[in-house]
Amino acid sequence: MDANSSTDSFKTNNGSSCSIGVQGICYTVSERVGPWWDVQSYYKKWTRQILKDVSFYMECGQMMAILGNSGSGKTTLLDAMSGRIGRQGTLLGEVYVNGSQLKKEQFQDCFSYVLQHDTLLSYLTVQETLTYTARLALQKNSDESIKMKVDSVMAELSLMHVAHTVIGGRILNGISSGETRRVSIAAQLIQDPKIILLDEPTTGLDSMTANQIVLLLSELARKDRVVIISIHQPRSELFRVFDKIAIMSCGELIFCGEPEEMISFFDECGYECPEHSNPFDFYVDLTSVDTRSKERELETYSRSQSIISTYRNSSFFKNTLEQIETSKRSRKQKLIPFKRKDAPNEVCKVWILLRRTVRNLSRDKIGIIMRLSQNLIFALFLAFFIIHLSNDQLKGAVPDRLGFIYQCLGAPPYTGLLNAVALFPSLRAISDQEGKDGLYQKWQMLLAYIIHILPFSILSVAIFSSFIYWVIGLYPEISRFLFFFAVVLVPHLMGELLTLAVLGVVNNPNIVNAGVTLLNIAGILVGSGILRSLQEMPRVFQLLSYITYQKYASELLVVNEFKDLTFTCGIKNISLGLNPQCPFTKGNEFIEGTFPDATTRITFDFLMLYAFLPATVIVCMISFKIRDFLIRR
Ligand SMILES: Nc1ncnc2c1ncn2[C@@H]1O[C@H](COP(=O)(O)OP(=O)(O)OP(=O)(O)O)[C@@H](O)[C@H]1O
Repeated sequence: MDANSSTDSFKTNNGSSCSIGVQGICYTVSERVGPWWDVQSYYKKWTRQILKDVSFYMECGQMMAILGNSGSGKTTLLDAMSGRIGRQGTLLGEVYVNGSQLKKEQFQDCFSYVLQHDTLLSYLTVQETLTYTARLALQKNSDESIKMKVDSVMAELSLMHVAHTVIGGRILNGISSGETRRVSIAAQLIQDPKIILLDEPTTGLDSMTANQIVLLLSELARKDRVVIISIHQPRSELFRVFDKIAIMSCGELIFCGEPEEMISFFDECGYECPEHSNPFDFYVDLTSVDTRSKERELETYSRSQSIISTYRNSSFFKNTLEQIETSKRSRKQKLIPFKRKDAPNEVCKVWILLRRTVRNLSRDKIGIIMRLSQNLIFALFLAFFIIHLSNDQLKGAVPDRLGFIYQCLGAPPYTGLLNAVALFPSLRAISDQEGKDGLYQKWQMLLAYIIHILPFSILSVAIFSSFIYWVIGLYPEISRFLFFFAVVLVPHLMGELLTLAVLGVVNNPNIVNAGVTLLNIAGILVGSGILRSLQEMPRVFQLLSYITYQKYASELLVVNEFKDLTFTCGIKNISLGLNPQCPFTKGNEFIEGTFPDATTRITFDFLMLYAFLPATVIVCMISFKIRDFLIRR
């Protein structure tokens, strides 16, 4: 089957340019009987059928509403037919587009899916949001044609008046929730889909805005598209807006047909909708299973089963199956209408994502202040505490310096961690969504984020180093200051990169926070050689220290500060041997005693320290590849 954008020349059974047939969709999951603390039942499993033999047929120009009470399987049906269902269950059945059965890898190219919750970047304007999406999807088009496309989609969704307003979020005022929904729909329309699925697009909106959204969707459907929405409690005025209505209960399709057919079908079943009642509410209530008591459950379940069997024997159901068969027979004359595919190459995508990330986060004033000032605030604490380093061993020349180096290994990774935990999860949610849309792969978003943190991290550590180095009086030499800055930069970046790596596989930021903090503490204990000398540690810890970046950073900072340093011993400077509190006259003696041969390993240590950065970036990439796998599971 070939992708073709000129499908308009082909018409389906009823003359429309595309059709979708869903046939016999069943989805079964296997669940544990009890919770993990009830060991006996936890190891037993039972099989639960979430979707049972769902079939329907639609053509371009039509909009279908899927109704049903909570838990009836509406979202699962949309997930199943758009190829987004996890692999933990068994999915059976086929989806045909223009009579051709879709292969697994074709689903994301064929359907656009608007999720129940909007995942958009808060600091971008509506126009920017859509322009970046257009660039990711249609880069091969000129800037002018992308602008025209964005403008036409904004006009189609009545978004022109908010084109230059930011999306906003919990802490930033932006467009209204109805407009946000429309931006999510517009982001999908940019890709020119023929079939659009929307999971509860009206949830959380007031009833007037909800109606407007549904009317807008019906207009979109009229422009030669198939629109399928799941919806809770539509108003009765919308009765004639939907071309088809599907009612679900316990994973089964109770009815699927035109609104008037629905009335006559239920009339024939003996359930006439009372006058002045909303037919949607009435039929959904009628077909729902009431689990409040065993008796009610049995009664309502047997009622819904009897309606289902009437539907399955009805002409509506037979017509559906016939329409699917007819479309299959004529499949050779029609091609699958894939979404427009003029996507840029992989490097270009990273570049676009980088620009989008920078633009979004550079408008986050609090975020920027936080990123640049965290290390400085830490430096203020240190300066307040240490005031000025002395060379007098009786005044703590050695332990103060060691304590300071220990802090330089501990705090910068933590500030890096805080940045990643605060800023990345929202980008991760967007990359999960846009990755499923086929716009790019998750690692590309990750790489863009990593590139964008570099200037912030460099600036933040430069501010920290410039302040603390000279204020507390470390070795007064410019080259050593620059070396100090270059070494401290790595722990800060490592904190952020390790956090990103863990965020790939762990969703909960609190767990990531705790986990990476503990990992860093363990790294300092094992690798720094400050709390306990490396030579005195058990062999296993000595070996482990080689895989900690703290080992190399610690040695480098110690050499940088202690090499060629001359110590004094009290006011009279009593020499070595006369006062046991002054064991060293030179810093080199301390280095040789605590980090033997460290002065000869400077280049090696430096290269090893910096090698941790690309190595951790690779780990991050692997982690996001694993995320891809876990999400598809
Ligand atoms: N992967 C899964 N494993 C176990 N149960 C699942 C899985 N996916 C869905 N379910 C269950 O299937 C049922 C249907 O879920 P679904 O989200 O499709 O319902 P819904 O009709 O969209 O509900 P709502 O209107 O509240 O969003 C629910 O009981 C849900 O818990």
